[in-house]
Amino acid sequence: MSSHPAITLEVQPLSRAAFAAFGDVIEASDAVEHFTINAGNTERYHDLADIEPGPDGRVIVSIFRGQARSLPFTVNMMERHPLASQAFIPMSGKPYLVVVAPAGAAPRAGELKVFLARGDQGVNYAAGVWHHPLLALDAVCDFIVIDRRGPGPNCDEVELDIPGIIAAA
Ligand SMILES: NC(=O)N[C@@H](O)C(=O)O
Ligand code: NI
Repeated sequence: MSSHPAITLEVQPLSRAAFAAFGDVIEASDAVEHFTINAGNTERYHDLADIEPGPDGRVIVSIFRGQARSLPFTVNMMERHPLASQAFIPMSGKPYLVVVAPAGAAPRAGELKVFLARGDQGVNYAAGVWHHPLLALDAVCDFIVIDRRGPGPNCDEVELDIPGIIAAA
């Protein structure tokens, strides 16, 4: 564990534009391609995320049941999936936190971006993007997770040199 003092991390609302460097936001909005189907009954928000299973991988769908994290929360590690993307789509309709850093070298606390996602927004981390494991808030929450099943290691973890504190959402 670092002997350096932790830094306080700013929390910003999740938006497609702000998250674009890290992957996709999965939401029904007028900003994405959408069209009416089913004889007018249904609006299709189309092709929202680049799901990448990676070499010899298969796309799988799972459910993660996350325990609520309490705030203030200390971010002292990050992980990445170098081979494939990973998407989280909330099923419980509650907000959650998303912590990311650019793909590449191990992240430093000052590079972390923290987003507060609404309960109707999902995220898809592009392959290699550093992120913190699931950060559900308020209650136990279920998420549909779309990621890879296949050969080879696909989860690198790193301890942060300086912890980051999420004081409040
Ligand atoms: N380990 C695992 O499947 N979960 C993490 O990848 C995560 O991002 O929550
Ligand atoms: Ni992950």
